[in-house]
Amino acid sequence: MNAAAPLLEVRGLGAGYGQVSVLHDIDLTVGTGEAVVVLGANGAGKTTLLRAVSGLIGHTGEIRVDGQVVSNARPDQMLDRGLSLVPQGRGTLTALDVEDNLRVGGTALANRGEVDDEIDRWFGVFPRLAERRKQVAGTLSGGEQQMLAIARALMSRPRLLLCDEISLGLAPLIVQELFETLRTVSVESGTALLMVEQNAELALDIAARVYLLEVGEVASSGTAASFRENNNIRQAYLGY
Ligand SMILES: Nc1ncnc2c1ncn2[C@@H]1O[C@H](COP(=O)(O)OP(=O)(O)OP(=O)(O)O)[C@@H](O)[C@H]1O
Repeated sequence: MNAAAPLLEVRGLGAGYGQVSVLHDIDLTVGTGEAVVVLGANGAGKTTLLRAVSGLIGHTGEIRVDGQVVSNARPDQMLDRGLSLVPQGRGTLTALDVEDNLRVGGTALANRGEVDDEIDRWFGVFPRLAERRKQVAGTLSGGEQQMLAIARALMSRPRLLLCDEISLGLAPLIVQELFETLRTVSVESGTALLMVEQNAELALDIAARVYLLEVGEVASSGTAASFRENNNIRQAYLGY
């Protein structure tokens, strides 16, 4: 591990689907424990970026973790490096109960005792899940399923949690609760966040830095504060 290197460093990344090229020459970094958000219109390539970084699709260019090149690694290899994805659409195992979903998330942990401790930890953070530990995930509310997807991704004790539009389709109060929980988890356990979000207002509250994607390219990047002060960005993404 190179202590001076960022946790995640993406250089000149390109990705797409078959003949369709979606991302072009993306440069992006996430420091240890840092919260970074990627904003962009529908179809800008935000999900594709998280898929490429987490190893779900191939890419050109370079991805480094702790300074080491891990380009085109598999998802399990990225997980071993400490990167864990909360996919868009919640991504719970709908036929399994809450507890078993968490168990699956903890398969990389050393033994059952550790898994049980970790489950207790996340039940403490998400009491609503604890109350429903034997409920089948498919019958949870949308907000509860999103909590479960986040808790499941956190079971592997990631150093970087990649979150794909966790606010999608959820009531504002639930979204606020989820963001506050994520902020607390990130600060208390030093987990870095790379979040793709449509809800720019909440995302800018939690993030230190922002990347703006437009048609598959980084159109601008900077601190969350500088984005709030930029009139064009404020009007386009915050609506005022
Ligand atoms: N499996 C796929 N096969 C072909 N094209 C795809 C596939 N998935 C996404 N795309 C295309 O890639 C482009 C970027 O999609 P992506 O989902 O990354 O955008 P996004 O910024 O996350 O959008 P949204 O905010 O609407 O979720 C879109 O034009 C989309 O149609």
